[in-house]
Amino acid sequence: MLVLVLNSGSSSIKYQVREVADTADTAGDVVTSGLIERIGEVEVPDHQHALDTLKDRLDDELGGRTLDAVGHRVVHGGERFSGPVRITNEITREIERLSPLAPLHNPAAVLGIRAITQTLPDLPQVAVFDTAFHRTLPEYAWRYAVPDSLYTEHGVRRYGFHGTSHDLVTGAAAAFLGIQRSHFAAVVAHLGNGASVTAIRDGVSVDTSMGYTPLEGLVMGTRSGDVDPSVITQLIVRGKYTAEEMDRLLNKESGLKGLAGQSDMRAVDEAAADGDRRAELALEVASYRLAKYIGGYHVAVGGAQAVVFTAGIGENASGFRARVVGLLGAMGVTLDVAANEIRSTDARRISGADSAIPVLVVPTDEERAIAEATAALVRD
Ligand SMILES: Nc1ncnc2c1ncn2[C@@H]1O[C@H](COP(=O)(O)OP(=O)(O)O)[C@@H](O)[C@H]1O
Ligand SMILES: CC(=O)OP(=O)(O)O
Ligand SMILES: [Mg+2]
Repeated sequence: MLVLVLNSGSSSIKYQVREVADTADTAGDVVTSGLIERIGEVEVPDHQHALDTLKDRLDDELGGRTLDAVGHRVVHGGERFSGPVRITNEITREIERLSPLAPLHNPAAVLGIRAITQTLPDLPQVAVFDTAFHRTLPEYAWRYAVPDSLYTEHGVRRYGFHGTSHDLVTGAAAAFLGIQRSHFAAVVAHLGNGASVTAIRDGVSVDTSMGYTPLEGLVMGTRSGDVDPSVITQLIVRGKYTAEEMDRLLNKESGLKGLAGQSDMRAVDEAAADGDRRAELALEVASYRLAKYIGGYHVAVGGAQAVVFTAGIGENASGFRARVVGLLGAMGVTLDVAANEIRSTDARRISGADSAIPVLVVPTDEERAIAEATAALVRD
């Protein structure tokens, strides 16, 4: 079955066309894939423009083959969705209604869905939600300690994101270690432009660092992660910023970018190696924050059987991994310095032989997971 996967972000659309095999164990061929970046800048002024470009590219790259289905990555699914769903107009409106809770992601997904509906109205479309995997969080982990009405009237609670990736990587890590997934406890760190860490017990998510929106938790490329909410209210009350400016500041101007002036880990890494103090501090803040979460989640899962790194930074930034693992000494974790430097696209162990808990690098593949979920739903 030929499936187009769309991963719509605030400033980019990643796409992949995959031939999904009928048996689950084979990856299936990637027919074509690509990235349309810098949406909002001169050459690609808006998402509509990006989608037109995508259509032209696909017409070229598919060479006359026709698609059987489209799978969309939808970041926010609220409380309603605990798995992938076939998209209808009503589902699209629900995704749109959740846009304020994922302002960088959901509006772009809705545009993508509508663009496909317009050009190929009969093509089955499926939404795969980042939030779905975290529907197993116990209430004490998803509640904020605020008045009940904020939850009952406004849906204020912790939802969690990157679930498709955390789910896939959890399964792969358990398989790598030869542990039955339903008995697997782990801490999984998905470190990309957005970053989150998830506590896994009995193979399911029991806590995660992102909350009501994908802003909470770790230090990210341009997002602050955890801050005292008073920072926001104080600066607004004192008239220094409007609410909109504050939102932008914390989502787009903070994180590595705020501390080091650059959002890309490669650039920050290089600057730190060249002696740039701000870049060094950014790496210290980010690794320290992550190490604290890993320690906390080790407790949350009753003793993790693995610490797992994934996504762009987790899979590639060996220096950053070394900083984090270096802070986990109290957990009895050690690093195999040479293994940590090996470049590979396979799952691998980077902890020392004497480490109390194995530390793994496990590549993620959100597009594959979305394609397979889409095919499974459309086949039924
Ligand atoms: N070789 C590398 N060394 C260090 N960081 C890397 C490397 N390759 C990618 N990254 C970092 O990975 C991040 C992007 O991760 P990715 O998972 O692709 O993000 P997203 O899917 O959220 O856009 C960037 O910060 C980038 O600098
Ligand atoms: C939810 C989220 O933060 O996604 P991304 O990392 O793709 O921005
Ligand atoms: Mg990502």
